[in-house]
Amino acid sequence: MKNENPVKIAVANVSKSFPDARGEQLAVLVDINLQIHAGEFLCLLGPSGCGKTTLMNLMAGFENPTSGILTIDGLTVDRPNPKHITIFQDYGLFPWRNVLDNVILGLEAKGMKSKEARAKAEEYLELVGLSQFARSFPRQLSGGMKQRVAIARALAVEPDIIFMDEPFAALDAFTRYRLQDEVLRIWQEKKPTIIFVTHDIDEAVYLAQRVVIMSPNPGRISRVINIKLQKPCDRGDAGLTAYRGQVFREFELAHETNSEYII
Ligand SMILES: Nc1ncnc2c1ncn2[C@@H]1O[C@H](COP(=O)(O)OP(=O)(O)OP(=O)(O)O)[C@@H](O)[C@H]1O
Repeated sequence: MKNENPVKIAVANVSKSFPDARGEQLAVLVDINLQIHAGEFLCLLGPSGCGKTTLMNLMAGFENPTSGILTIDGLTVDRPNPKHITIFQDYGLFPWRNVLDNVILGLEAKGMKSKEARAKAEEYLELVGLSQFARSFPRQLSGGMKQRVAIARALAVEPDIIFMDEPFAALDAFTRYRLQDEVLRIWQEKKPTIIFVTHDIDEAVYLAQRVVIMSPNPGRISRVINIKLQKPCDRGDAGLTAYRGQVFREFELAHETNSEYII
């Protein structure tokens, strides 16, 4: 299925090297080409060290490529842009500010008047189901709740792109499932472009419309898989299981027996 939306992020012939411990250049990403459409939910999936975070950091403007070019809306990315938001695994909340004030912070930084910022922050806390905890402090919340505050804070500024770097990796499975559903629901409601880094195959196929599979040494894209399923779908959906098998096979983790996968 062809995506009719305009290209939002274009990565063209991008390579990235870092100096290693001996000062020699280590190729971390080689010849990456990728186009991401407006409103798309895309996962970067691969084993540790394959360069997922580096690729996301290049798109977000936290790093510059060694060669090649990245553009967003046709403009070269050379620094972070406040219109795009990054959500990290460690939540990034300010412990001395309560939940509401943490969400307000991003809005005030954008120059929004405090009354308006407060109303907007309340709206987004409601969206992630945390209205009752507006006056709580981060230390009083579970990991999942903290990540929901971080999501509310990110969404409240209504970014057109959200970069998420393994945002649920530190959470227990039940909380992770719930937040995956919440992110899908919010994505469908607000339609930002989402770039989601994960090394969890189930998470990637459940969330993404396209899964970009990366392999290491040096980091490159080994395959892009279109997930042609309604989102969200049942976690036991046969189509989802088939895609999961396809991705596992891509990583050569699956053992085929009578055309079924044992994982
Ligand atoms: N600033 C840096 N300086 C030197 N090397 C770096 C730097 N950033 C990343 N690297 C190296 O680049 C490689 C890819 O790292 P990156 O964090 O992008 O991988 P990843 O796929 O996101 O891994 P993980 O899933 O473990 O987070 C690693 O070998 C890492 O050591």
